[in-house]
Amino acid sequence: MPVQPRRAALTDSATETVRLSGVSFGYADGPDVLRDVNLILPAGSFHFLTGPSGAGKSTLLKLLTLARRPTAGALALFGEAAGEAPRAALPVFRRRMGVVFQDFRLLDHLSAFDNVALPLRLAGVRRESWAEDVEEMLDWVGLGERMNDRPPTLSGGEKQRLAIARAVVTRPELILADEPTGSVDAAMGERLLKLFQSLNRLGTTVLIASHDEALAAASGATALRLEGGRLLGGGT
Ligand SMILES: Nc1ncnc2c1ncn2[C@@H]1O[C@H](COP(=O)(O)OP(=O)(O)OP(=O)(O)O)[C@@H](O)[C@H]1O
Repeated sequence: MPVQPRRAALTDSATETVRLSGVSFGYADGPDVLRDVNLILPAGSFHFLTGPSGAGKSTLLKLLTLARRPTAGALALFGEAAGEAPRAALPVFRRRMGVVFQDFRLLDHLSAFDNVALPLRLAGVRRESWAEDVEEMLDWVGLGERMNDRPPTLSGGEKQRLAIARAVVTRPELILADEPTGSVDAAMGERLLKLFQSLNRLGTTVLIASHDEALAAASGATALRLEGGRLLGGGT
């Protein structure tokens, strides 16, 4: 397992990584797709977010990545108000999270290695201190032999694994993953779950949105369920 703690993931000021209080959200002039959601993710917790297609799982993750803002209610991240934070403050929150997007969002002109290295480069970390980590992370997701290849030459499942390696390589305090095993087979899904579990054991808060009820059950994580924009079970 290549993941070692880079720094303590928990701070005294943030025993709750996520707190949503009465959060609702609707796109443009449409109806609310999230309704009065109350949710606390304690620091170091591991949750699966399940629910039928269209229930609002991706939308909830978009609020947590600050890509969208609640239309009602309050959102706090790492113990700080985030829902109405000025645009200039958003990178500070985002640097503390690793996000696996449903559509991967890889950079096609960069190699697999450089895609994974990008968040470390952007954080200004010297290459000597991370080059080996990047290789180990690529090995862990089964892409050690593909590190010089670019995303357009990878299969859907390989792209997904690359997106996961990029999201976790900085050992963020919070991992948000949208269907991170949707394009891989069951054995790889279990391997990726182990990676998230290992990071969680080191203190990282993990939230995985997934249709895969079997994987959610096998994970031993707390299950949250969204239906029609309402959170059932596990919320507060
Ligand atoms: N950009 C958008 N503009 C308008 N409506 C949207 C937009 N994105 C999602 N929706 C709507 O919001 C609702 C929730 O969608 P969301 O993608 O959050 O569901 P989901 O639970 O993630 O679904 P899936 O499991 O299929 O990915 C759906 O009714 C969807 O049509």
